[in-house]
Amino acid sequence: MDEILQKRVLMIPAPFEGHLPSMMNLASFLSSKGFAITIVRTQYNFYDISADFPGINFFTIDDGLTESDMSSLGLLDFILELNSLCEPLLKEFLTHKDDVDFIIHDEFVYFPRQVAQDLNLPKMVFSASSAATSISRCMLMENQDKWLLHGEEARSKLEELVPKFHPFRYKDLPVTAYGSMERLMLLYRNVSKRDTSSGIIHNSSNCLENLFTSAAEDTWGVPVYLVGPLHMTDSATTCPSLFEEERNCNNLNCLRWLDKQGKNSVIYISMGSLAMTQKEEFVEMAMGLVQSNQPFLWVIRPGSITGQNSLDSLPEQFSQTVTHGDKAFVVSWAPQKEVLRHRAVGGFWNHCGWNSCLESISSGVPMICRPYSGDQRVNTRLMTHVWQTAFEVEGELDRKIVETSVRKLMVGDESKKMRKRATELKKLVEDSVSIGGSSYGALMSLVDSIMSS
Ligand SMILES: O=c1ccn([C@@H]2O[C@H](COP(=O)(O)OP(=O)(O)O[C@H]3O[C@H](CO)[C@@H](O)[C@H](O)[C@H]3O)[C@@H](O)[C@H]2O)c(=O)[nH]1
Repeated sequence: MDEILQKRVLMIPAPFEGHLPSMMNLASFLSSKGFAITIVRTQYNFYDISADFPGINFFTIDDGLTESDMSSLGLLDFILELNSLCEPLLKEFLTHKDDVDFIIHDEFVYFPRQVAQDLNLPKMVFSASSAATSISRCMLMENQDKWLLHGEEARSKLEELVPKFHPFRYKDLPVTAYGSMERLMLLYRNVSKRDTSSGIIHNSSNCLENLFTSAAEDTWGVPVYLVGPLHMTDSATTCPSLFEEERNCNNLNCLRWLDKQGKNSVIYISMGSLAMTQKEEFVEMAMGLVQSNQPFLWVIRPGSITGQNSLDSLPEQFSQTVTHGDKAFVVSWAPQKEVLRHRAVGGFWNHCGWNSCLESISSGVPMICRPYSGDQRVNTRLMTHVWQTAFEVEGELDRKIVETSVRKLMVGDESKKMRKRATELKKLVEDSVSIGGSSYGALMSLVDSIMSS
């Protein structure tokens, strides 16, 4: 048997929509290089994806957590609980399995860290997010006192730039909408312990954030591999959605609707798999989109509007536009990567989840950023002030702001400039995943590093 086939890598993704697909893309790549891959999944959010990944083994940890635990605990405490429950279960599994050579785990499922250490197994951390985000968590931990201030003092402090972390302001650091600062700090302390890993892998590219790559290497003193965007690698396989509802709603008709629209004319609106929208903002958004007179494709995820379960209470003018016009299409979940690649899509309104940012960049589509929680603030600053392919809409939304923002993104001089930069960035990212590019090189170095561990 070829020596490379003997290297067995255990990979542990976080059970969330924004995390599993990128790790599965990495798994497909490593599998294509001859590594024997076993994916350890949690029972929580489990859906059998094995048919889409022939040649990869799967094992499920029976964590016993359910959707109602997630609702009652909230996302932060849920992640902390998941890690506590899974650590002994993984240890038990690995005690009976003596053929693992290497572990790669998502940064938010840090439970394998201690297990690997106890069993003397080398390990690496996988981040489905940017290197800048990793550093921003450390900055937030060092500066959490800024969030104890009140009123005007707090407002002006948070506007200041963070020293040695250009171009981020304190308010761009990744605070959360899902729990208290105290619990967030506990989670970030766990997520940020990385110096015992033999490397950190980011689904990002050096052409996007080379400055932050070296800063991350300095912070943790281990190699940092920017291997993305992983969905663009040759071996990437589309990973089915984790949610049944979303799998069933995968509305291909929206692509047919897009076929009928003019080039770069449609604004696509989606807020990822977790972000919530207040009902009042939702109504203003709906009316602003109608008033912008720009064709739009809007993902309204079931359960994503606080205090509302159906679209019935939306103003009549909106329902008329969606039901009878050619101007609008509403879906519960869209084939986002295909949508963004469609020639009709000229702009993207998004919460700045990292996958959505990478997908917009790799499609050359400029964005409006409306961050909701965590790293989305960091990503927004990168999009607006580093790559300059987007602008942010801050503060309370009303229909006029929505209307003018949509028009700013889709038509006019500013729009042309952003689209030009987005097209240039797309080319850089494409080059980075091609043979000879930085992400391609990082993947090859990663292979060498696992081989020699
Ligand atoms: O209708 C839709 C909407 C979304 N998506 C996909 O769902 C993923 C969403 O990921 P992302 O844009 O990163 O958003 P979240 O689901 O919010 O992701 C979580 O995980 C990310 C990676 O760590 C973080 O950057 C986010 O802040 C965090 O909320 C993307 O691949 C989209 O293509 C679809 O396929 N169809």
